[in-house]
Amino acid sequence: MTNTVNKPVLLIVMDGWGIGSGGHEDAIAQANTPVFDRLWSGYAHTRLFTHGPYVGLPAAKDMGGSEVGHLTMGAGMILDQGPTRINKAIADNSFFASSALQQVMEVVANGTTLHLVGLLSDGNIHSHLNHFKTLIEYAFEQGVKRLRVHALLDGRDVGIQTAQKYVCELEEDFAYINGNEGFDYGFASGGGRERIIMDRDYDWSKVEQGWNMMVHGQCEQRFPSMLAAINHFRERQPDIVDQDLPGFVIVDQDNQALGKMTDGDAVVMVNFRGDRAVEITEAFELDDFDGFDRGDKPDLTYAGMMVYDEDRNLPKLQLMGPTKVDNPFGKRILELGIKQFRLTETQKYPHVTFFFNGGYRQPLDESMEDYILIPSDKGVSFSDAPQMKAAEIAGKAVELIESGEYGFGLINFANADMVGHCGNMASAIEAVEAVDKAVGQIVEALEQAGGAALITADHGNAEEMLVATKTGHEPSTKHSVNPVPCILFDAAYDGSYQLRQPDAADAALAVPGLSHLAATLFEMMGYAVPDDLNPSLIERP
Ligand SMILES: O=C(O)[C@H](O)COP(=O)(O)O
Ligand SMILES: [Mn+2]
Ligand SMILES: [Mn+2]
Repeated sequence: MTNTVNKPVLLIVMDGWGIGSGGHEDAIAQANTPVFDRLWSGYAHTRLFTHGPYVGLPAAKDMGGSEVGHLTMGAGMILDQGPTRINKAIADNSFFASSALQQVMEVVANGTTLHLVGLLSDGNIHSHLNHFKTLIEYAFEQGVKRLRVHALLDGRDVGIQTAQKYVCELEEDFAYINGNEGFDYGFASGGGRERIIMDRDYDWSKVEQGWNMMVHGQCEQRFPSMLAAINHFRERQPDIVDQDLPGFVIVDQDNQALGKMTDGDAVVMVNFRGDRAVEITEAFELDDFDGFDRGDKPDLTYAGMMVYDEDRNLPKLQLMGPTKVDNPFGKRILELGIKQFRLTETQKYPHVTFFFNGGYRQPLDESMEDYILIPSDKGVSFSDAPQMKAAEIAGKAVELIESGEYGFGLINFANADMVGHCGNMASAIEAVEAVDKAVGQIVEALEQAGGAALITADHGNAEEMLVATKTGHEPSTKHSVNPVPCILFDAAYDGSYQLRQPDAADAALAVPGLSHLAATLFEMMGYAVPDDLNPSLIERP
């Protein structure tokens, strides 16, 4: 590997492609992957850790996700991620001192309602139940009399039918608080995260439905309680995954919605991750919003757990400051004069842009950075279209490689992850095979161009399509904590180097992980590795 500034070096992320047991739950082992098998056996490779301490998450067993994975790859070091920072701020009380939270508390001090909106689970990918509990307990201590929770139900970052567990935990808190004179806390609305609000493909109908439920109390599905709603839908469709539960509102005996939003109320979006929180935030915050007709929009104070769009500073009120990456990979290579591209389909667009950039969405220099987005299929379940846009992405990648213009490119293939989240084994196998084929085309073009690529994943998913339950197995729709493959494909590979292997005795910083990829890429491109990065994985005898 000599200086390859005019030879392309790529980072190819096969989202959700982990190394599993090889057993009956492993869609990757069951798929036919001739390209991957050839690369794994013919080139330097290792296994990377993508969860817990290896990516700056709070607990040893916290699964990785796309945000933390891409942020860590781009940072080239392990940084405290959003949930870690929030937990530390709660522990040292600085969380409660933020001017955003104080403004929210002032607004509701004289009797208006505090609404909490967010993903109700402990998946720790977009949100955490403890953050709901912390805000509820704090509101109670501060004497806030009326609080409503608008709960997005998960089943995608946690077990497929676990919503009732989280609902019951909050119901217990509400029962305790409501035992005090004058307090009125409870749920106001709910629905599966794939059906309402947490869209990331500008399918405004999903956001609109959630808006009408939460803000106006409008929805045909009306129930006296969360559990009544969940049980109703499960009776009709016993295998329905929580993420797909239709939206509903909670009503009183007169069929009146219990938690409409009215002038003077405050709303806190509890999710910390931005990609699926930004659309509803636009609806709450933008004066010139045109996604859908918001009806009579009440005068509300809106705050988010964190920043969801740094370029536009959305939302205006943020309970926590952003996770700062001072010198992300894309910016560093820009300063070296290396032209770069980012390429994926809509579902993973935030991943290759603002997650990898540690904040910014738009190119810093449009003449040196091309961010290419291929529209994802809309209105279909990805389990019915598991090939997604893999072929189109590969075609575009080949064109970009052949242009000879780029020194670096980041590509994300969504299939193994997005189809993995559907919990359907046959579809996941097809998804994996589509990625394998697409990677094969890119590798062929790199071979012609004399380029190189790190072929890896941000976390596992499709290699664990079933999980054990007390009585057997059930589909798994979430990420895994398995390691992921990392292959250094190099057209000029002569066997003279290897990639560092995981060693049980290593401390977290030394275990091969996503934080080592930036330095590895620098070495592949023939540049000195900046001192502040976690070291390259390339080992020469
Ligand atoms: O948002 C999602 O689809 C899942 O919660 C996490 O998946 P991702 O981290 O791979 O995007
Ligand atoms: Mn991912
Ligand atoms: Mn995922």
